[in-house]
Amino acid sequence: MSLRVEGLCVARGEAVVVRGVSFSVPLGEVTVLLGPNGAGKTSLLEALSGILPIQAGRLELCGREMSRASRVVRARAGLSHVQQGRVVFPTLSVEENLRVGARDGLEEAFRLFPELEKRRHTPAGQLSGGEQQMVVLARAILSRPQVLLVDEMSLGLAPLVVKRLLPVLKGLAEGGVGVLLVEQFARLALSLGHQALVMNQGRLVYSGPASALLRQPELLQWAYLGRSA
Ligand SMILES: Nc1ncnc2c1ncn2[C@@H]1O[C@H](COP(=O)(O)OP(=O)(O)OP(=O)(O)O)[C@@H](O)[C@H]1O
Repeated sequence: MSLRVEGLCVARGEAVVVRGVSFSVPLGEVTVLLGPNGAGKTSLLEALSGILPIQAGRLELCGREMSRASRVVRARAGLSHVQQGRVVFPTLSVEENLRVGARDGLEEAFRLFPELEKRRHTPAGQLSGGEQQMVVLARAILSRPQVLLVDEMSLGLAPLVVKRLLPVLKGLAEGGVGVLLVEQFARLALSLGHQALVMNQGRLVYSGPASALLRQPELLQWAYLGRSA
């Protein structure tokens, strides 16, 4: 069971920004997606969750064709997307934020993030960036996804906070969720990922074990800087 993508093409206006990409995200694993700025990672994730239309190619979620399905249908089928930007409802408390879209599971959220329990009545707008990201992640987890797409959740966060948050995604995968993770802390992400994908200029240029990419620093450098290894 997995999310499967075949020959996916995505455009922004006139420009084709994802060009014939094929891969799968198995349930129970973390798949790390790397690539330099503008490689098309965010556009790909947005096309998977239905924010951007799929121009060509096929998307399947656990055997179900989803290429033309609306965002809501994909979400109901178990596709959840943590977008860049840590969107919380700033005037609502932590608890109220978590209850948006999830009737139960508060205790589970607080078990994953005890930091939030202490602040359950605090308006989310008063939390630190790391705590806000915990709220966003917990909300996504409480939606009980089969596949979770996570786009650069560490933007603007201290490395220590990122080290606290990323293992939660690994734990989620161990519980059976497929995680597709776009992350600028590449080494940290690769160290807990199973499979790695590298995009460059809209194309998939590497697909293989995360551990192999960790052992090939030239390839990792290329992934980030767009330089030939
Ligand atoms: N809102 C937008 N409108 C038009 N073009 C966009 C928009 N967002 C991104 N692009 C362009 O689409 C291409 C792919 O960008 P995308 O953000 O998907 O890449 P990325 O790999 O996620 O990069 P980054 O790491 O900088 O977020 C780039 O050429 C970018 O300039």
